[in-house]
Amino acid sequence: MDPFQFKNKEISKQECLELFENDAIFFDTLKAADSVRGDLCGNVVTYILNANINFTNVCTGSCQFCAFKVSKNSPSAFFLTPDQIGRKACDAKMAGAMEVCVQGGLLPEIDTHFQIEILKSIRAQTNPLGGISIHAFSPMEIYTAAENAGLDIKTALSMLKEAGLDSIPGTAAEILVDDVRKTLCPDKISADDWEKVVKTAHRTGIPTTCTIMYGHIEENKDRVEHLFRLKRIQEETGGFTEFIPLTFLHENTPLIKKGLVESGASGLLDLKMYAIPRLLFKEKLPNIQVSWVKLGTKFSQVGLCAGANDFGGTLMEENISKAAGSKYGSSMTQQKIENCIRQIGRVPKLRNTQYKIIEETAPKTPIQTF
Ligand SMILES: C[S@@+](CC[C@H](N)C(=O)[O-])C[C@H]1O[C@@H](n2cnc3c(N)ncnc32)[C@H](O)[C@@H]1O
Ligand SMILES: Nc1c(NC[C@H](O)[C@H](O)[C@H](O)CO)[nH]c(=O)[nH]c1=O
Ligand SMILES: N[C@@H](Cc1ccc(O)cc1)C(=O)O
Ligand code: SF4
Repeated sequence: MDPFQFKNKEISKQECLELFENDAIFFDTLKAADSVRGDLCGNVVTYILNANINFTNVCTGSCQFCAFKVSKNSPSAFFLTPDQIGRKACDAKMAGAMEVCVQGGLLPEIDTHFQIEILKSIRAQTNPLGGISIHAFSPMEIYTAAENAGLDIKTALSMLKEAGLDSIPGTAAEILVDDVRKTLCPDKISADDWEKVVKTAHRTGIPTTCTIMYGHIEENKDRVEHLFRLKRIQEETGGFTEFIPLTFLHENTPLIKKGLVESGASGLLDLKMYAIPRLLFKEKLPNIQVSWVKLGTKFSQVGLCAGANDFGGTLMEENISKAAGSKYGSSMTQQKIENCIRQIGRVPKLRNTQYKIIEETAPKTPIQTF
């Protein structure tokens, strides 16, 4: 099979499976994907100045890949109030961030009304400084909070939008195959419910990102199912702004402790996860992000030559990958991101959450952890 044929041809599920399975065409697949990336994005690599805010690590969930969640009585448990979250967003804004990515655990007391308190506090505290884009609450968090409040998804999303929610992180997707979810994340919403939340968000005017968390118990056929579902959703709504493959970090997770896996993905699979979606999505979903916090800067540079075109964000703070064993730090300066992109002969461009390029006028100041 010649992967270059998919530069201007749709891929069938069977062909997609072969792209995953046939390592004899591995380098051709990367090359074909890089060529599609070049046609769509030129030599530009985008990035964003953003900050993660994880408002609690207490969670009633039981995801077997998660090393972040703790129980209520754990000595490392924390729970920020809406006021504290707003203050953190202010610190992020003052450190130069344009976006906050707000995610936390699942708890009965976190309902849509509490999420609205968070949004209002961020708005009230950052508006005097010029405001910040709020990228918050995974589809799982939206679903659970709506259920806790006794609201349907559409009403909950409309209320969140009204209170200032700009976009939604497309996490909690993991692998969108219920058979895998049954073992991987038994308490998580079904693949259809994840789809329902993101499609309702898109139809309410709230864009989302989309992700895959791979390299654990899933098989190639599950990866194919997942990617085709994302493609179909995008064809129906056009609401995904970007795709972020998240490589499973295995070290401190229940999956490893229970002996259900021995490691995470191979380096080959990591690169296929940029290349194959690039060939599959083409212009329908033109932004594919490397996750430097999960893969490190060197591997991220390679990912940018295998189909990806976005470096992600400064993050400023990161707890989820760190808990799982990431050794790549929690924050990256704007300078360092730009150097990393220039080092591979590409042109760094600052973007906002919706991928509008921001032309900078002010001199760059280094972003610090806040
Ligand atoms: C930790 S959750 C926070 C939001 C919310 N609790 C939820 O699960 O939707 C955000 C995402 O981080 C990713 N994640 C968690 N643990 C990970 C790990 N060990 N390796 C890679 N990604 C991980 C998963 O894709 C998960 O959906
Ligand atoms: N890839 C990871 C991200 N990426 C998110 C982006 O930084 C940004 O929020 C998005 O592009 C929307 O503009 N964030 C993480 O916390 N961890 C990652 O691994
Ligand atoms: N911030 C990412 C989602 C994300 C968050 C935390 C992670 O560990 C990984 C991914 C998004 O925009 O969709
Ligand atoms: S991934 Fe999210 S829902 Fe699952 S245990 Fe971790 S924090 Fe809880």
